[in-house]
Amino acid sequence: MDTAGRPRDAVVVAIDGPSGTGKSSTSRAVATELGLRYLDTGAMYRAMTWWMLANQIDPGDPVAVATASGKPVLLSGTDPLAPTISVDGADVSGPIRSEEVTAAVSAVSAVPEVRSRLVELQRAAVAAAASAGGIVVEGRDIGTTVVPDATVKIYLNASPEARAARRNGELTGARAVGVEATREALVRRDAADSGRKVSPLAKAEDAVEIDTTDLTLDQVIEAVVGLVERRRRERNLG
Ligand SMILES: Nc1ncnc2c1ncn2[C@@H]1O[C@H](COP(=O)(O)OP(=O)(O)O)[C@@H](O)[C@H]1O
Ligand SMILES: Nc1ccn([C@@H]2O[C@H](COP(=O)(O)OP(=O)(O)O)[C@@H](O)[C@H]2O)c(=O)n1
Repeated sequence: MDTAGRPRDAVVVAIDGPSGTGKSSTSRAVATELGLRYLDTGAMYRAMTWWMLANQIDPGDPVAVATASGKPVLLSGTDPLAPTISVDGADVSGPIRSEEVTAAVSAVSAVPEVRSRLVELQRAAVAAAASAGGIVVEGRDIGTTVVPDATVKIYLNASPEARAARRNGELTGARAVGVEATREALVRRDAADSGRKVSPLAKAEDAVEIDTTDLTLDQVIEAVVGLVERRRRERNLG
């Protein structure tokens, strides 16, 4: 056991950064390659936001959001090949990606009661994965708040233009709003996530920053896997 009570060979990889830097793609691939579990904490904040909207709770009313935040039952499946998220037993993996949820999620995730509830669930998932070798956890505050003693901490970054181009490439049909509108929405969400009082988006002091603007996804995955393997070797020697 280590000082956090996890088996000594368990690995926790924390991957933080703003939208469109490659957190989800990188985290899933790294977890698959290294045989680890995978947790998308952004999906949990989105699921909480989806539930608020579905229950006519105004995301802009922090008191109403705080009061209701204990009600929905959230469950995250941590298989990197098929991650799942459900609320009150219903699969919400599609609806949590809607424009309505994306526009409201920063307000909901700034409410301290929402964060304390979800951080507790996230730490439970980390603890449960420890006996299965460990986990890759992605979000905004993993290295700073959720798992400050993570084995490896990564902060992914990229230019707003590259991030907007990537995100815009994913939108089709009526959802395709154009790169400029996508960039503006991303920058607005970054500002809200970085500016909130409770565990804002931030690079942990001991995180390794990777700028993915000019890297392929494979190069980013290789860099992260390399860092985890190096850390494992150092730990075995230490
Ligand atoms: N290094 C990269 N180069 C080009 N496209 C990338 C890169 N990393 C991720 N992508 C693409 O950008 C989009 C957003 O990636 P994603 O992993 O969802 O980012 P995040 O989780 O940080 O929002 C996806 O379509 C993904 O395939
Ligand atoms: N650990 C986390 C993860 C997400 N979030 C919030 O959840 C939102 C959605 O996260 P996400 O990872 O799904 O966002 P994308 O970058 O994938 O669009 C973020 O904009 C944050 O407001 C957070 O506050 N803390």
